[in-house]
Amino acid sequence: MSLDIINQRGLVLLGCGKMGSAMLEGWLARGVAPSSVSIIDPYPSARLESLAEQGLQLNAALPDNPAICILAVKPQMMQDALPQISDIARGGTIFLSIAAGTSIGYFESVLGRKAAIVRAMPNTPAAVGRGITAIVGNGAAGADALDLADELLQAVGQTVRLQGEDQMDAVTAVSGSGPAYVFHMIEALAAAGVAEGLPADLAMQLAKATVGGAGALAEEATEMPDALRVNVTSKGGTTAAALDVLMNDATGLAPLMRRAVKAAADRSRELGE
Ligand SMILES: NC(=O)c1ccc[n+]([C@@H]2O[C@H](COP(=O)([O-])OP(=O)(O)OC[C@H]3O[C@@H](n4cnc5c(N)ncnc54)[C@H](OP(=O)(O)O)[C@@H]3O)[C@@H](O)[C@H]2O)c1
Ligand code: PRO
Repeated sequence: MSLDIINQRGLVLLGCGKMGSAMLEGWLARGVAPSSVSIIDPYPSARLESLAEQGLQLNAALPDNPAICILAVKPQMMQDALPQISDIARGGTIFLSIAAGTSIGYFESVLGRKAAIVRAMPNTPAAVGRGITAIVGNGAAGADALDLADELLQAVGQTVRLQGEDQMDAVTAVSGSGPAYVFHMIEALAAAGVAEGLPADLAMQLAKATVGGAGALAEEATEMPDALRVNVTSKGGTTAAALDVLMNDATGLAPLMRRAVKAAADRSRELGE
């Protein structure tokens, strides 16, 4: 399936902040015409103002029956924001939510059970085409609806389909929030380099390239990460000394990551209550 249907019927984006704009750039790069995009956002960015000069509809009347309507406001803002798209046809439009925690049941209660609703969890590497998005649909979202949502999200990276919505809290905690954990690891690695005597800019360059390079190797190599780790680790060498600290059963990274991911998943569940 191509994205032609978006250019024919239109795409509505409710909320165009960090995640909405990251995805928008991917769609425009994949051939979605600015004139087929309608955005509702109270304080549009300079980039959106400039796209409006190329035909993008900004806080203007919405198409009656757009191909897809993406719900990309904060979960806490959803209730106030949804009335702005209430005139959109329920039969023909796919509603795609990227909001953390907010359940398909909630959207069905507002939009009706006949509305095709797809719930997705993307992540910010979408801004450079390297995101990963998990999706799951409601009963009214048939194969065509899921395929269109999937294709749209593939414009900004990989996609995976979930077996059930109950996986979404864990997905949110791993890949939705995950980029922040990795950015913090870069910060921590650079700070540790400074503590060992490196200038801050050099330590940051080393940390960013190391995490970026290791991430690319982990994705491209045929070996699993545990084998790649062993490849770095000389017996009795420097890496082994560091891994003794990082792989400590009680105080190492694994129990810490377990606690962090649990906190995120618990918060996702709370947002859905
Ligand atoms: N950021 C991520 O890494 C990420 C990843 C996956 C999913 N998500 C989900 O994506 C959604 C958006 O997150 P975000 O990080 O992009 O947040 P964000 O940067 O705050 O974007 C939300 C946008 O919606 C606008 N907005 C607020 N009230 C509105 C209304 N009534 N009608 C229309 N637009 C309104 C906001 O404008 P103002 O800024 O002026 O209030 C902002 O531009 C959230 O539900 C989040 O759970 C985020
Ligand atoms: N950002 C959103 C949050 O922090 C959802 C996943 C990433 O709630």
